[in-house]
Amino acid sequence: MSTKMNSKSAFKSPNYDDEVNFKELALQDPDFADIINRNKGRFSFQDPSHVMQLTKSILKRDFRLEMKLPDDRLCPPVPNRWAYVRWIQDLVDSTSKDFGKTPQAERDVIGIDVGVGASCIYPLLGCASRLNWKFFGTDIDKKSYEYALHNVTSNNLDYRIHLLNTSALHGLLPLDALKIDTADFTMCNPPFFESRQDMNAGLSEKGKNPNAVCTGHEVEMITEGGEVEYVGRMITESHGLGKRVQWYTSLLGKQSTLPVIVKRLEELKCHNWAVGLLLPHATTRRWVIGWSWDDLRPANHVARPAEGGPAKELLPPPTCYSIDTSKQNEEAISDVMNKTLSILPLYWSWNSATRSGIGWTNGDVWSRAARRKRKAQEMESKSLHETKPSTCPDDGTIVLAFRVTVLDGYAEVHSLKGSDKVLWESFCAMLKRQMAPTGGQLAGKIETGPKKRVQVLQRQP
Ligand SMILES: C[S@@+](CC[C@H](N)C(=O)[O-])C[C@H]1O[C@@H](n2cnc3c(N)ncnc32)[C@H](O)[C@@H]1O
Repeated sequence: MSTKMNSKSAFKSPNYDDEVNFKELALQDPDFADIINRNKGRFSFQDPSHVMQLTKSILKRDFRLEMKLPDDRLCPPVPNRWAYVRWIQDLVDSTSKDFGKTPQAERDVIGIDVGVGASCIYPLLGCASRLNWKFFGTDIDKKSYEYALHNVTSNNLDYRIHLLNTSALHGLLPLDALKIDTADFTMCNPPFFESRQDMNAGLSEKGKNPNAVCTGHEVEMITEGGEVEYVGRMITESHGLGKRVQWYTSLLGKQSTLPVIVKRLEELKCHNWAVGLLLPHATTRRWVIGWSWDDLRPANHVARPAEGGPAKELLPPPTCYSIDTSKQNEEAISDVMNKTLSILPLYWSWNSATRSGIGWTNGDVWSRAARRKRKAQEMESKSLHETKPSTCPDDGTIVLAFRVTVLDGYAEVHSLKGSDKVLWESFCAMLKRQMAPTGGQLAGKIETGPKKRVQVLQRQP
């Protein structure tokens, strides 16, 4: 079977929560079996040729990708790189401009990978898993750039991945040099360390776990000021580019970098950011951060790690609230929800089959003050409710967009757009009063666990 990309074949997302089963992989891939057999049936994480074959065999089996790598550049571990791509997919999927109307697999998405490396791993994984994704990639290192070009061509992806052998003069986000106006996201695995000494300390710390062998060259591992400065520069450049890119993201090698980056974003008044923890059960923990100068809000589980997350003050406000409706039946709740939102002068579209709806508004239209004002104006005919545009206007007039879903025992309210925290909380509180009319106050409480990655509105005694 050819391992080249076949545009028609269905892609099944691999799950690397459990460790890779070497026996199974050896049965599936003769090259992997060969390398293990030559070492008395044992795999060695300390042997670069074993680690390289592992990467190649997983890429071939799970993504139908081929890869050629030099001995003196990073050999990317697939589970970690795939976890970052999956996080980006969730980030981009949950913040589409049409609120998910176009099926994600059909959406045209453009990504930029800063520092593709010899492997070009992120663009390859992105294109292998999403047929309508395209990538631009840069690298400052000529050798990595040339290997990356080879890997793109050998997988027949030249028409979807464009590479630039960049220079420091171009900055880290060279949209103009790449000749692109806009992109959906940028991603980056930056050089983590600021000096050789810092790198040796970092690698000897990492050497305590079995995934230790590192074939990275200094250009891949070291940068002036380390990743803090590198990502800091990216934030400064992104501030200038603004909404030309919807999401700017980066992997972080050190947890200590996260507070510095979040502080920098807050200083620049960035209200929309997301923090992810890749492979939370892996021995080497890696963080990802994404920020946007736009106000499309990501799903809660993408923006706030469900388990093992950092201190709460480093996380963005929750984008999902759950209202306990366990005392009432689903049909009655759906009815109240739909009626409540239908009579307000906001855009509202309800799907009774899925018991969910989408709405948006250009301001507070539910508070007592808003109702009084409206009455005085005798329900102006130009209200959004009456015009009912079918797509959310992108002219800055919409200050809150939301999705509501009625489920078994609870209703979920998702913020889809908007940066006004007070307005969002007031909207959730209004819904809560309607769904659970016996009263009570808003008291946010984060609950973890699969179904509870949401902020719960609890009634105060
Ligand atoms: C840690 S490696 C990541 C490689 C690959 N993306 C991966 O995850 O395996 C960092 C890469 O960034 C590249 N790089 C360093 N400075 C850069 C710059 N200013 N612009 C573009 N690439 C740069 C390095 O040459 C290196 O290939």
